[in-house]
Amino acid sequence: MEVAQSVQKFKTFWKVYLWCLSYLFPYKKIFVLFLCLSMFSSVIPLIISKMFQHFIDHILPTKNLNNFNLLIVGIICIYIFMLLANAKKNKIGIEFQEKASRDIQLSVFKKVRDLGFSYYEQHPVGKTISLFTQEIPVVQGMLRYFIPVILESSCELLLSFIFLMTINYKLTLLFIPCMFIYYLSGPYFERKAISYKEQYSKLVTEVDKKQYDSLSAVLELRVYGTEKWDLKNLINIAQESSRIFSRFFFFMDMYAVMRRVAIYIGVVILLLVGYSLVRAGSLTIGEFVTFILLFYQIMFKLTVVMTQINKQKMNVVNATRLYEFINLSPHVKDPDNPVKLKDVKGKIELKRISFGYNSDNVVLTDIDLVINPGERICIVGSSGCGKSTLSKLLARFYDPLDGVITLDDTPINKLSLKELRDTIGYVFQEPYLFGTTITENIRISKPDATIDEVIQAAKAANAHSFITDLPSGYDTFIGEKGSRLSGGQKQRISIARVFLKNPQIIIFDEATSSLDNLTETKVNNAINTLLDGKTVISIAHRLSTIRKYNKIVVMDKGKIIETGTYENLMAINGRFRQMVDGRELNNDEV
Ligand SMILES: Nc1ncnc2c1ncn2[C@@H]1O[C@H](COP(=O)(O)OP(=O)(O)OP(=O)(O)O)[C@@H](O)[C@H]1O
Repeated sequence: MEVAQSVQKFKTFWKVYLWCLSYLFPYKKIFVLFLCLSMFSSVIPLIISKMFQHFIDHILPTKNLNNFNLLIVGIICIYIFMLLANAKKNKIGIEFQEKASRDIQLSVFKKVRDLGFSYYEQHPVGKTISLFTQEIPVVQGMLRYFIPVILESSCELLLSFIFLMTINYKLTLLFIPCMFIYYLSGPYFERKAISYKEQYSKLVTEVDKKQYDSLSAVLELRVYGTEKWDLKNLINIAQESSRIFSRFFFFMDMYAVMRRVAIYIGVVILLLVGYSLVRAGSLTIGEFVTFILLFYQIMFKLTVVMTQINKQKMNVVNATRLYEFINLSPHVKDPDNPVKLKDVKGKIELKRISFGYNSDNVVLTDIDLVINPGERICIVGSSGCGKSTLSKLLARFYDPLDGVITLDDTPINKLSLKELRDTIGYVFQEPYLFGTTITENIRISKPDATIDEVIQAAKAANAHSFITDLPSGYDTFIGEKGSRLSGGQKQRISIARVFLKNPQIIIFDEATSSLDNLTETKVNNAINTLLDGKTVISIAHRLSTIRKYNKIVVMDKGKIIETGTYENLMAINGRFRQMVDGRELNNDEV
């Protein structure tokens, strides 16, 4: 069982690691150039140490000035070459590292958008934000620092070992016991550090999520006087996360200590063995000095590579989460060969639709409904009966479990999502407003709209007068999520958006619920006159102006139980009549 788990972990590691490397692939040419320059820079210290060896073994004993001068000129030229090569290497290194880390950020951002509505409804926002604050910087760090350092240092090590083997292979083999000492306890500390790092990452995500929730619910917490309780919860998670971080740091530190111990022991052994080889005449003094110089350098590089590899393993923990996120497939997908509709008329048909957010909780059952082009229908029913869910299926925020929805007799899953959503305008009960100006907020439905078009749309939504009363009119900044506006004002901005977009089908999901009766009547009149010829689907809690709809659909427990005009439904004396008679809704609102 443990072996199978280890194999699985190993496979996951490489899968994720190669995925990270794939971000360097578009820049492979400069990456190869970078590696070549790294190799070049790595050879130079070896040449220099060979010169030192020559200096000690041949120039010092003979005191030959010409040879000495030649050596100095040679060293200066080599250093100049090294400086130039390093400058070029650093320049191109930055180029591909920055481009690759920008690419990863963009691909995560694109994924967040592709996943769509169902993802946002099922996952806490704090968790998604944590991808940007935690996981992306780690993977960017891998691309910017770890991967180039490991590759560069590995090249350098390989060349150094070959070089040392040519001087004295016995002394070179001394590196093996030194590394053995390092690895004797290293893996233990490493495993511990990785496990604490995993726990720490999860806790940081929790803290992010909690902070987001606390900020979003600041009003509710104040109203219920539970701010202290909320703060205590946050502090508890934050304290636990810093405790885990200290543990992680301790084990990382122990790991570094073992590295130093291995180097110190190595130096002592090198002196003992090297001295006996010099005495036996199988090693010159110059070679011995070269060895000592390179020993520090190589041991340092070797342990750097190993530490970086271990850090990479820890980083792959974060990268795995990003990898899993990037590989999530959206529940609602674009068709491979979308059908293009000519002149959308706006006929919608639902045939035997069933749907549930999860398989054991069916929200809609056997829904059959035809909405003709230009028809205005109103969906009513008790809270939680599935009205909004039904409207979400029309714009393919979700796909039904069973049945077909057609637009102008074409199944909507055969249309591109863009075309479908260009055809349907949606006004939500709680619209999202951006923390920018009124104009920009209205314009999001048609970014190239002129200011005149924006004003016309605002007038139609009965928003113009309150907008012009604001200090900077249409240029007024409305605060985070439109916090400086009332619920009704926000709804009117949202309605203005849909007027501006002017789609063939419009869905109002309790879009006028925050308006007072007078404003609601005005907005509904605008809907009636401006949306002439458009298909309108309205979900209503209050039954004001309901008589104006061509068809009323009454829902109960996920089913359509009555359909007809206001007069028909009143005449059949069924559920709708009960609602109108005030047993469920206020009669005077009709
Ligand atoms: N994202 C979701 N995930 C899981 N269940 C959901 C989700 N959204 C709604 N539901 C459930 O589906 C059922 C129908 O919800 P829906 O919002 O469609 O009702 P509604 O008729 O529009 O209610 P209301 O009039 O109160 O807005 C409810 O039981 C609700 O809890």
